[in-house]
Amino acid sequence: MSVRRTVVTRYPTPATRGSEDPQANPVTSRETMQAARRVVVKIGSSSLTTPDGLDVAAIDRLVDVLAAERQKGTQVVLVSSGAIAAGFPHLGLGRRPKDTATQQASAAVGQSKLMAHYTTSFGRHDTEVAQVLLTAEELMRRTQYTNAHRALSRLLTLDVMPIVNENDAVATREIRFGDNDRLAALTANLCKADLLVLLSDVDALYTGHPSHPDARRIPEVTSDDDLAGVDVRVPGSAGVGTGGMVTKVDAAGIAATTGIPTLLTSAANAGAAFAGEDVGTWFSATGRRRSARAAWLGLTAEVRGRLVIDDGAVAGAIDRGRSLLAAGITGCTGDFTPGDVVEIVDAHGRVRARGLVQYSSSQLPAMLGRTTADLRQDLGAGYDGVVVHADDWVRLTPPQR
Ligand SMILES: Nc1ncnc2c1ncn2[C@@H]1O[C@H](COP(=O)(O)OP(=O)(O)O)[C@@H](O)[C@H]1O
Ligand SMILES: N[C@@H](CCC(=O)OP(=O)(O)O)C(=O)O
Repeated sequence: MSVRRTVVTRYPTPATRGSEDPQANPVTSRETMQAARRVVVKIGSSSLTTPDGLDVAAIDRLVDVLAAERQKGTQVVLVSSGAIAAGFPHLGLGRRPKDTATQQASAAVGQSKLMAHYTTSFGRHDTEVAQVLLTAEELMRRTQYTNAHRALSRLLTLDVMPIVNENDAVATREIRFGDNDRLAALTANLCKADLLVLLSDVDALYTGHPSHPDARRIPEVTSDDDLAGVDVRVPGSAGVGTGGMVTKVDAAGIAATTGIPTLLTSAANAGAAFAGEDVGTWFSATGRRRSARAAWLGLTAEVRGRLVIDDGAVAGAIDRGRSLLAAGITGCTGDFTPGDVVEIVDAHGRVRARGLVQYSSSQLPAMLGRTTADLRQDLGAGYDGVVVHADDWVRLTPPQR
């Protein structure tokens, strides 16, 4: 089976942050790479560890590359995996644990070893590091999302090197990133990065598993068509990463639709990539850049319910960026209160938007399909008919099932 992943891009790469129309200012991918002023770099477990624990030489090489970028004035946020892989050998375990409790214990041991070495290694470049541990659950809440955004921004202005990982010791099985690729894409949004760099043990995305003799490097992904027939199913052989290529392609898709290009390559190629050489796979940005609020709404917020809308509401509200009125809503499910995030679904079951609802799940059913004039009789003359205000929803492109 081949896969078509979620990267949807029809355009060349937008030049820099703030480019509204991706076609307005096309530049080559390598120029974008060098022009980026704020970069999120993610490195996977397989590139940081050996079966015995931390690979300190590999970490030092990465740190040297990132320090050189910082020296040029680029702000860098590192998303580093490796806590579990660095920890389990010290617990006398021969392989990566599968149960949650032992993973948590391994991560708790490994995370401190990881940070200890990053501190030493960046210290060679007189650079302060900061540990930022995030959970998916926290990023789903507006307040915590804003706090994380503020903390990362402040660290960057203080010239500190933030090193982000999932808070594996407390993350619950049900709600977690698991792999760090998605966390990296969300972090890129969180700190408004110009570029996401995913470093792995493989130098690029290939048409099939790299060990396959027919597999060819894919230098650039500019549209969904470039991913047709690409096989990403086989996991890495190191046995310590969790996501494999599937989560990297998905993460690049998240970044692309929120206006952030991604370069995927190996840790060994990191220096060459930053030097603008033609290495790895470049995923062009597609969608427009979003505010942190819109990114939160569209990507991470906890969804508490669903509103089903008719074709008229799709044309009148979603397509034209207007408020969603009760008259266009045909159904609702979930348990929500005013201010919660709901999905806005069309008659074909496609999620078209996410927004903040103004009524609770107990109030809304009685309002469905009713005109504003009709509802004013029940709710008073001040009632404006708005269920989701135009400023409070974000379109999902492409629509999701
Ligand atoms: N189409 C593909 N192109 C490149 N690598 C692939 C592909 N399909 C599967 N892989 C595997 O994905 C691995 C990278 O994923 P993973 O081990 O999770 O890395 P990391 O620990 O860096 O996140 C590669 O080592 C490779 O074996
Ligand atoms: N947060 C986890 C990351 C898990 C993991 O293996 O991620 P990755 O190597 O990026 O596929 C850790 O630090 O061990």
